[in-house]
Amino acid sequence: MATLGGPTKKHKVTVIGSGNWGSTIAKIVAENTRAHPNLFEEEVQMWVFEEEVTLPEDSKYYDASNAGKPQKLTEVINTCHENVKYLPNIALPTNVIANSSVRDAAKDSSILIFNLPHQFIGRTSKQLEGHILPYARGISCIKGVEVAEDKVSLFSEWIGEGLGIYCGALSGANIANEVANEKWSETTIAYDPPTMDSRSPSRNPSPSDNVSASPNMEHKDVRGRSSVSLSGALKNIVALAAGFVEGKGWGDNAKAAVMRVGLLEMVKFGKEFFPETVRVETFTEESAGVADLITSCGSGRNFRCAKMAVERGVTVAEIEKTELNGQLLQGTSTAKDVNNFLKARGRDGEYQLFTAVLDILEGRKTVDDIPDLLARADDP
Ligand SMILES: NC(=O)c1ccc[n+]([C@@H]2O[C@H](COP(=O)([O-])OP(=O)(O)OC[C@H]3O[C@@H](n4cnc5c(N)ncnc54)[C@H](O)[C@@H]3O)[C@@H](O)[C@H]2O)c1
Ligand SMILES: O=P(O)(O)OC[C@H](O)CO
Repeated sequence: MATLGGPTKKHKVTVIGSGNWGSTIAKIVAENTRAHPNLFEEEVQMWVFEEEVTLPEDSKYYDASNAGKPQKLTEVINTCHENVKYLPNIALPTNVIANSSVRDAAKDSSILIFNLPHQFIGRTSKQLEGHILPYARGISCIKGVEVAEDKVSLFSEWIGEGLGIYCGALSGANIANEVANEKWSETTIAYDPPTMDSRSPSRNPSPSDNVSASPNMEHKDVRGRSSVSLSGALKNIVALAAGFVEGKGWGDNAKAAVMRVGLLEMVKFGKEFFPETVRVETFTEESAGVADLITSCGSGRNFRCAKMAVERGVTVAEIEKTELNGQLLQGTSTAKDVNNFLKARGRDGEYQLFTAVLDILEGRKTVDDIPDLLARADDP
């Protein structure tokens, strides 16, 4: 296989993560590497957090001789070419190779795609330190922010700094199952890397190579990583609020009101804490901003789980556990982290919707309090 050092140097791509979105992105990447053999090694490694799965009797992969025996998820993916747990009923190209060792999966890769729930990126990225090509490039598809006591960081920057590489960001109105089913969509990519190291494969793939986010996905490059990443993280808090009011049966006007205030708070947060780099147009004009807010408040998991929680009178955490089959919500921990950060600065009173969502999640307020709480929201 072509590797570094010769005239046939090609990019090796690794997807770090294999959930609903991670597997979808691996599918698209593998279609691209197959279509562009001059630029990429065909095989795409996909790091899988190993677990055991038991195929039900009605699964098309059910093997009577193996009845009821748990199997490793990596083995099932590599045999059936389907992530039966996190992206069922979608065929993965045979050049997606599931690998349970993150170091082995990322070895010699010049392009690393980070795509896992944000709560696990710290531990995973630590394992990669000192084990990746120094001139590798990253792209983060993670919707969340890293919050330390005194600072909010974007995962693209946080990963890049931790691993000593450039890392861009991809975010958009992208419900994974729709993208995996090749329905038309858009996305936003913030990727503006420095010139490649001379040891790296000869050049950067670019949109002019027809290397697409997906054949059915239009994408736009913007420079502002902060606005792309922030909107992807903060919209998850708003989607929970939209789910709460939908669960009450308050109708579309109520949901639109929550979305309006939510969008204002997203922009305000960006302007207040990322004044140097934030690009307001990304929130208001791009797929990563308002379009993602709309789709997430229409059918995202945060929205659906919050709605179900209100309808059934249980907590969002309970619904996440019983209804998502291992998929994870990003909005609940983002609501907590963002509110802790705001509180530490005495700014929580200025972000009524973000605060209301956490107060409802933690039982200090109820959904019925939302109209009153938002009545106090002053438009920035
Ligand atoms: N699913 C979507 O529609 C969608 C769309 C766009 C962006 N995103 C974003 O993509 C990112 C990844 O989400 P997803 O939907 O692929 O994940 P997911 O919620 O479908 O799956 C959970 C993943 O976490 C892994 N996991 C569980 N425990 C782990 C551990 N201890 N360490 C490491 N991994 C562990 C599981 O193996 C699984 O791959 C998130 O930031 C999400 O917001 C999701
Ligand atoms: O299902 P959610 O709520 O994690 O949202 C999915 C995507 O982010 C929508 O673009």
